[in-house]
Amino acid sequence: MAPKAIIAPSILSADFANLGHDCSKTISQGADWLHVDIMDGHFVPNLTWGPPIVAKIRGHVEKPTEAYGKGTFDCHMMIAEPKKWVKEFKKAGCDLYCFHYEAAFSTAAESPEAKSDKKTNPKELIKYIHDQGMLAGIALKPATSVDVLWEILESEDPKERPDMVLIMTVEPGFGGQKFMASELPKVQELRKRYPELNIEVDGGLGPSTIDQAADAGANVIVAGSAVFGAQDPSEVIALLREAVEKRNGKL
Ligand SMILES: O=C(CO)[C@@H](O)[C@H](O)COP(=O)(O)O
Repeated sequence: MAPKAIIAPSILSADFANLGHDCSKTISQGADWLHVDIMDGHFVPNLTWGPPIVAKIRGHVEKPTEAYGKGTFDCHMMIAEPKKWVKEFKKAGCDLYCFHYEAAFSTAAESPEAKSDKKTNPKELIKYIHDQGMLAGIALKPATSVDVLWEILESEDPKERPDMVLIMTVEPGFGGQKFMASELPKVQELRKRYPELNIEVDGGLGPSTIDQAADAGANVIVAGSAVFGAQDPSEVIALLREAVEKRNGKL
């Protein structure tokens, strides 16, 4: 069965002075999840926020009552040391911890319990995230081949398999960039092999690009400027959802 459409506005385009209000508003306008962009100024050349702000936003958005449910905080960790922050973000109210494949092999200092092994294996990190009670996602930058994922998705231990794959359709770091259609073959290949996998796309998504992404097989749609910059965000959210549902044959 094709996975359901999930619309996750990126709060990078929200009004930072009214973050709590903007986050609860976008959920009431029809969004399923909130895409929370965490940037450390090192893995990407931009800085956003850490656990205290995520915890504050959580106070404005009800926790989902089931896995993948409405109000899920989909934390996109654009950080060099993803393992180090797992517990902190769980405490702050994160539901889905999506780290970058490229960072999982970082040799930077890790959390105390991981100090002995210099490199974090993505499969171990996924298991660690699951053990902390969150869903786990793995993200790929445009330069990374989708082929690195097969071994991870085929892991014998289900706890080592991701709940979602994020294919970046821009270079991570900033909102408002041009959609890279060149990334869609990765989505097509993933969808062909894994009909039920949650496949997220992020960057440059909006009314003019959604059909291509939905046709390729993406079902989790991140959109920042297209949603928060719209005159009627609920209309854009509905349009994004409709494109995915059409592809799923539900319309
Ligand atoms: O992760 C990122 C950028 O690194 C994204 O989540 C962007 O924030 C999406 O913004 P738009 O391209 O939709 O404006």
